[in-house]
Amino acid sequence: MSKLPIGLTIAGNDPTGGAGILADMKAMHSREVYGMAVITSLTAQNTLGVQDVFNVPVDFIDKELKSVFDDELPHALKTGMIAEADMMTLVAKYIKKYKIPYVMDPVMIATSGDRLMTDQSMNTLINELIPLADIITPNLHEAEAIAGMKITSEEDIKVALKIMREDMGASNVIIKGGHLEGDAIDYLYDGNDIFTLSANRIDTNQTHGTGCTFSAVLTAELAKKKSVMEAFKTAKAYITDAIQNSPNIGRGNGPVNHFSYKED
Ligand SMILES: Nc1ncnc2c1ncn2[C@@H]1O[C@H](COP(=O)(O)OP(=O)(O)OP(=O)(O)O)[C@@H](O)[C@H]1O
Ligand SMILES: Cc1ncc(CO)c(N)n1
Repeated sequence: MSKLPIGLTIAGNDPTGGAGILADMKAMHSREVYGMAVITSLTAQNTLGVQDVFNVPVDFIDKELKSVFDDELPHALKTGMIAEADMMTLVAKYIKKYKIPYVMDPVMIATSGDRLMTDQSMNTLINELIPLADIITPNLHEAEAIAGMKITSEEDIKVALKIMREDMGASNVIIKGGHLEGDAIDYLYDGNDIFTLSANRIDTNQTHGTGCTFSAVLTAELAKKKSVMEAFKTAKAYITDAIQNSPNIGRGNGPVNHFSYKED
């Protein structure tokens, strides 16, 4: 029996460590959660963009998942980049079987604008993964693609939140306002209320992997048995601090800082 909370990420690798499983590991480690990672795709990527993608064959992802689950059950898991529909179906099978708190980050496009999920996978993401999720964390563009509507106002955000919970079956939905104008406001809908957390927008391009980091902190907090609301507050405080103190690595959209966040 593990003496530490364990978080599992099922996601892609960014060799420069700003996004994907490496960002997830850094965030979980910093939140004092033991991290495990099942890799779905290798990307050749840096702060300037994605140069290439190699998808791990589905039968090998199956072996990775089996190795993890046959040995020790994680206390919470997240998914990030899952490029193709058959990978999603496989992952859904494990989540259904083991019923572990699940955070789904619907990664579709990198900060650089490069595509990380095929268009044909959208129906599978909606039908097979979203209904299993305790929290889904779309950014504005992902929320538009999933809910099938344009989002230009707070009213639109509220409609999209409700579509993703009431119609699609996610238990909690967080729409991240990182790509809106003005303050960085995130919206959580838990079926009863809509809660918002706001931070001053930091004027920077050092936002590579912010979404991965945010959902990894949520996962770490759920692994520690924190409530969704507590996890939301911690993830927001962590990412704001991590962007503010970004280490200025690389020549493009640089990564965030996983050393600087200290709890009050
Ligand atoms: N410039 C900023 N200043 C303050 N907070 C920000 C900024 N950009 C993003 N955030 C916050 O970072 C978190 C991640 O949001 P974002 O919308 O950037 O996710 P994402 O687009 O999925 O990330 P990624 O770039 O990894 O794909 C949210 O809490 C958001 O409000
Ligand atoms: C591997 C990977 N996952 C997620 C993202 C989204 O930031 C990215 N750029 N790369």
